[in-house]
Amino acid sequence: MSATTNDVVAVEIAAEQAHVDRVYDELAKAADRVGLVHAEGMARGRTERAGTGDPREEELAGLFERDALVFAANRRRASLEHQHEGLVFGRLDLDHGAGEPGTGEREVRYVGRLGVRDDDYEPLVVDWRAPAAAPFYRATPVDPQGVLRRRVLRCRGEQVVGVEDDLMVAAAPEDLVVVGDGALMAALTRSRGERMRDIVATIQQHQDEAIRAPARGVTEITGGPGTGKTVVALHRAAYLLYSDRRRYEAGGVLVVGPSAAYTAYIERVLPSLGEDTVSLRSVGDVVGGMTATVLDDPATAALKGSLRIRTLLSRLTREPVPDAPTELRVFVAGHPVRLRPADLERARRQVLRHHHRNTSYDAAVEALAGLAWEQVQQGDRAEFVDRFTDAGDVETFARAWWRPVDPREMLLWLVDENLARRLGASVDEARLLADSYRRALDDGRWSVADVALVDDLHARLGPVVDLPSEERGFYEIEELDDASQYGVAALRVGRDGDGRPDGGAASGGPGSTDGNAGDGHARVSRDPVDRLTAGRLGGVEEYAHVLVDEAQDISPMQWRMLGRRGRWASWTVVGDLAQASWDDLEEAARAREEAFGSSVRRAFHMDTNYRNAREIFDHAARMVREHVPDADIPRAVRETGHHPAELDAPAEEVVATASSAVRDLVSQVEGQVAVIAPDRWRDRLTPVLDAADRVVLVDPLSTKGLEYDATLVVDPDEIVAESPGGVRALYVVLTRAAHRTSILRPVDGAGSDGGSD
Ligand SMILES: Nc1ncnc2c1ncn2[C@@H]1O[C@H](COP(=O)(O)OP(=O)(O)OP(=O)(O)O)[C@@H](O)[C@H]1O
Repeated sequence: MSATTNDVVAVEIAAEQAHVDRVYDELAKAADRVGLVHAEGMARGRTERAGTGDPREEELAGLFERDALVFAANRRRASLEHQHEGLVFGRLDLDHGAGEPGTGEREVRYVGRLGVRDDDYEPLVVDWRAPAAAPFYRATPVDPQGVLRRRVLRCRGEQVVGVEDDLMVAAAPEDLVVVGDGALMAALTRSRGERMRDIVATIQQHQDEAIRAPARGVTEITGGPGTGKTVVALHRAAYLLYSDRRRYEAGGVLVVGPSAAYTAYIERVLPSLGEDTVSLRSVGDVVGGMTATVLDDPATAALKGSLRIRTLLSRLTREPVPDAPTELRVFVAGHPVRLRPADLERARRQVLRHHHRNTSYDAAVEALAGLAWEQVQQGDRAEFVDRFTDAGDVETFARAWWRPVDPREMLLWLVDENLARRLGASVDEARLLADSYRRALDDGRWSVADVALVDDLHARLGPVVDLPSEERGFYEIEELDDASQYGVAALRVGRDGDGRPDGGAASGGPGSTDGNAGDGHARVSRDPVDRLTAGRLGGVEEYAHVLVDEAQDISPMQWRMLGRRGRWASWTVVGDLAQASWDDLEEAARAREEAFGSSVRRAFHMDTNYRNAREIFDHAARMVREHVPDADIPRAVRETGHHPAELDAPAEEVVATASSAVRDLVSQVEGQVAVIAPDRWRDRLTPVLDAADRVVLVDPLSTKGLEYDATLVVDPDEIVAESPGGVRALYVVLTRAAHRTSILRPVDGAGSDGGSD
């Protein structure tokens, strides 16, 4: 590429600025038009509301139209606002001739975050996702696709501050100046923000192929750390919404990532690409009504994540509610009926053979009636069954005996170790489950793995339907008042297995605010079960496209949960096995195949690391190669000359050494500095935060999918020891820094003696 003087660059920038100004002028006009539409829509609403009566029919039509206008206007306005910064980022100089490059008909085409046309409907900028923009990403010197020169415009606000060119033909026609050192390197060298940015200006050819791959079936994107898998997958979601808006907007797109920190990190990428209709969820937040962030210890997570737990869950759904009445004695049509525990058990099995538990109340009453008739066998069967099912005390009994059970409540039954044992869990498994639910009850928080278990139970139990409270006739009320004389046992439905009254549980601890309890009011509950079952559990929302990031960490049970949401969906699945924290990869692969069904597959492999300076990545790669010889190792493209700093410190000096290392890093980079430390050290390391506002202190697992300008990794051996993925978790941690990293090792048994709090 030819060298040019500053003057030449200034002339080129000025020329581009003139075009960019035109685009912003058009945009301002478009914003004014949107404002007018919005105002007009609102005005229509006011006319309709004039007067006192209800709107007439034609007015109702007007209101719908108003809503549609205001909706569309708001949307366009939001889109214009989001895309404002750096709206125009690319320019193509094309030659449509078949002969010598530069001799045919020439065209200049600008590429941007949205399409903008002038008053004559001529395109001033084409949307990056439009077919006309594809050569911007696809052209290469080997296959120029009519492109002579590809130019990336760097803008700050509305100002063009630089241009970077790539020439696609051997020699530039005379009138085409070529400047800059390459837009990609410029983008990779700059400081990282708190949020992931889009890469529309510098998408590489192999990335573009994955982004624009056909929508149907399963698109898998693999590659080592920092190879752009996440950012490519998100651009693909934006592309799909653009290319088939009706399908994906109506059906919805679900994006699932490992943690809330991850969703916060990527949430701006999609709106900045023009899309705000995507559900971003962490894997603990997929089921509506539950938000889980707590991670189980590795053994419990393995138990809860494996499909083997389904046998236990299936048996659990057949259990009677712990405080259900155990016997029914009642007079019906003058006949005494007594259903003993064994009879009730028979009825229960019979119903569950054909029905979901929570939707089978009527079937349960019918089964009781059948058993009662077996005892009576006098008169007309149908008449007896009617009298039986209508009897108030039978209803009272049945409502307690067959009450709908919230799957979250059912899961908590496993706090009873004996129950888990009876359902087939080993001694160790029963203890792990009981311990984990005791913890949940104590601190009012579900673990991430529990969400998939609740979803599984929900699918087995059916939705919790509130039974209608029918009005009763006088005679039934009398019967109900006197129910006890017929021996109807334990009508009160308690919430805990011990039969303690509601709200009286000893371990309730301090009350907690449970947010919306379903009636619009925040409630404070002292009952631990209530805290964990507050709010209505959402049903299964299905999506037209499901994008799963960090797929290597999705447990088999979580794949089933996602599969329920993507039964008709196309999928984009992103992952790297060398970063896995899930052990049984084969079982996960089977569950994943089941979730996808028989759709077509296509795979894209990314092998260039764009995140890490080569010195940082090579250090991480050496470490992982030793332990995971088949790891998929990419090539890092950027050198800085700064190797990772390796520091040792005795236990008592770890905090001081860390603080000074962080101060150094803060002085070396402009963006975020993360101190990544295992549990053992984290609490004591808070002084490192004093160095600057842009320093964060995080645990190893929460860094999945994230990146920082610089990192300080504390006690790598302990990270390996405490993490479910062992050395793979350390690999994740060591590949988070873009520009600088320091690694601090406690020495002399540090952390074990002085370590625990
Ligand atoms: N074409 C590109 N132009 C500019 N930056 C890019 C490009 N491709 C990737 N990057 C940058 O590289 C970094 C890593 O990307 P990303 O987080 O998507 O990688 P990943 O493969 O998902 O990583 P990991 O598996 O480690 O989580 C991001 O900062 C991203 O913006």
